[in-house]
Amino acid sequence: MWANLPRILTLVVRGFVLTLAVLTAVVVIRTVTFPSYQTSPPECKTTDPDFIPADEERLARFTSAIQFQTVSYERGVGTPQELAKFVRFIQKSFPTVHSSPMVRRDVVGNYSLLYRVEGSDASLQPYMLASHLDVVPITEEANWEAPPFSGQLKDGYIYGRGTIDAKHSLMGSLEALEFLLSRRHQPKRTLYLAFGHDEETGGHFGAKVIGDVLTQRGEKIAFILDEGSPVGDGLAPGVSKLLALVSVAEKGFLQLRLEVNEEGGHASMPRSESAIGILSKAISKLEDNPHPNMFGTGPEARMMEYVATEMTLPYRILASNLWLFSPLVAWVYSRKPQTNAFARTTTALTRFNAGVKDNVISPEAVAVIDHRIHPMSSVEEVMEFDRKVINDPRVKLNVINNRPPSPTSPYGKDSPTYMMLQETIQQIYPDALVTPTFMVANTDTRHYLNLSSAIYRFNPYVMTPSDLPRFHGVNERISVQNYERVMNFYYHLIVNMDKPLELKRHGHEDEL
Ligand SMILES: CCCCCCCCCCCCCCCCCC(=O)N[C@@H](Cc1ccccc1)C(=O)O
Ligand SMILES: [Zn+2]
Ligand SMILES: [Zn+2]
Repeated sequence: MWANLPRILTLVVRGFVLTLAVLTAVVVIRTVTFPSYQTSPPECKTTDPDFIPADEERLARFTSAIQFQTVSYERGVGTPQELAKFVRFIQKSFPTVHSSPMVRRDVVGNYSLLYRVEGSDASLQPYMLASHLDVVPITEEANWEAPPFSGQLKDGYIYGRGTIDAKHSLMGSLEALEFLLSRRHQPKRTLYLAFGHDEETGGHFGAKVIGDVLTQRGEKIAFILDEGSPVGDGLAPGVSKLLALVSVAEKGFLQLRLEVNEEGGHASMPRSESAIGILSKAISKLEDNPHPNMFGTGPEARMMEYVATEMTLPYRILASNLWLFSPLVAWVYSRKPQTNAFARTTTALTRFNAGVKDNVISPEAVAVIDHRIHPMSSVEEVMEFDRKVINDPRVKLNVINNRPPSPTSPYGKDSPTYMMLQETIQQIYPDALVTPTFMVANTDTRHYLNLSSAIYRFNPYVMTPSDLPRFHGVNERISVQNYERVMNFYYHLIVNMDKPLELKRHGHEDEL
C-alpha cells in the first residue's frame, strides 16, 4: 500500500489538472462563442422634424403638474381635492387631446383617467400606456434642495415629488399624444391611456376599476406599458454601457403585521421578557436570516445572458458560464441592495410601534414587514420561512396584503411587441443595451393581468446608482434632458405601434 502511494498521488494530481484544464477550456470556449442578444439600433430619429423639444411651454406644464399635491397616504386615504384640481389642469393643458373626436375620456373611480384614442383600423388590437396621478408623501422636507412640490428648475433638473414616479410618464405620454393629434395624425391602432389615482397605496380604487371597466367592455389589449425599471448607467455590475432594463415580470409581495401581546404593568417590576423584547428578537431573527439567494433560477439569469457579450472581462467570463459560476455571481449580487433585490425575496421592516409612556410596560408591540417575493418563490413559501425563522408562537403573523409574482411576458426575437419596444428604446438611446428583467417593486399592472399577456414595465429615463434613493425619497428630480427623452420615447412608440407587428415564426407571419 505505502509503496503505491506516490503512484496514487500522481494519478490524483493528474486527474485534478486534467479536470481543471477541461473546465478552463469549456469556460474559454463558452466565453468567446457566447451568442449576442443585442441588435443594432435602427436609424436614430431624434434629429428629425418630429422631435418634441422640452421647450419653455412644455417645461412649465410639467412644473405645474408637480405642484399639485396629489398624495396617497393609506389605502382609501388620499387627497381628493388635489386630484380633482389636477384632473382639471390636465384637461386644460392638452386642448387637442380633449377636443378631438377621436378621443373618448372616462373618469373612472372618481379621479382616475381612461382615454381611448380611436384607431383607423378596427381589426388591430388596442394597446395601452399606463401611469398614475398620485405620489407618495414627503418625510424630510427640510433636506430638499428645492421645495418638494415646487417643480423648480435648478441646474438642469426639475425637482419635486412625482418627477420620476410617475408624473413624467403621465405628462410625457400626453405631450406625445397632443403633438401627434395636433399634426392631424390618426393612429391606425386604437390606443388607451390609463392613469390610476391611488397606485401608491395599491391601486384598489383606480387601476383596479380601470381593469374592471375594460374587462366589462370585453377588451383584449395587445400590449401594456407601465412605469418600471429605468435605463441604468452603472447600475449593473460589469456593464459600462447604458442598460435599458425592460421588466417582463414583477416580484410578488407579502405585507405582514407581526403582533405580540403580553402582560404589561408598572416599569418598576418588569418580567424577564416584554412584548417589545419578544418582537425585537423576532425582527432581528428575520433580518439576520435573509430568504435564500435564488439567483440564477429566474428571469435574472436571462438578463445576464442578454448582456454577457458586452460585459467587462471578469464579468463576461462569469455571465457566459453561469452553469459554473452561478454561486459566485449570486454572492456578488447579494452585496448591494439594488442587486440583492434581484437575487432573493427581500425583507424590509417598515413599521415598529409600541409603548405609550416612559414608565409603562407596553402590553402590545406591532411591526410591519414588507417582503418582495422572488419570481421563483411564492406567498406560501415566504410565510412558511418566516414562521420557521421566528420559531415563537407568541409572535402572531397577520397578512395585510399579498400578491404572487406576476407571469412573465414574452420577450426576445419571438415577441414582436418586445422587439418593437426594444427598437423604440434604441431610437432614443442608440448606444444602449436592452435586456429583459423583472421589477423589484410593484405597479398598477397587477390589475391588468387578465387584459393582456404582453405587459412591460419601463421608465425611459437614465438613472445612476446615486439616483435610486430619490425614488420615494428626498430630492426626487428629473433632468430636462431625461424629460425630453421621455416625451420623445412615447411619441416614437405611438408611431411605431402603427407599423405591422409581425410574428415571424415557422415560415408564416401572423398579424396581432
Ligand atoms: C442587475 C441590474 C441592477 C439594476 C438595478 C436597477 C434597480 C432599478 C430599480 C428601479 C425601481 C423603480 C421602481 C419604480 C416604480 C415604483 C412603483 C411603486 O412604488 N409601487 C409601489 C406599489 C405598492 C405595492 C404594494 C402596496 C402598495 C403599493 C411599491 O411599493 O412597489
Ligand atoms: Zn409609481
Ligand atoms: Zn411609487
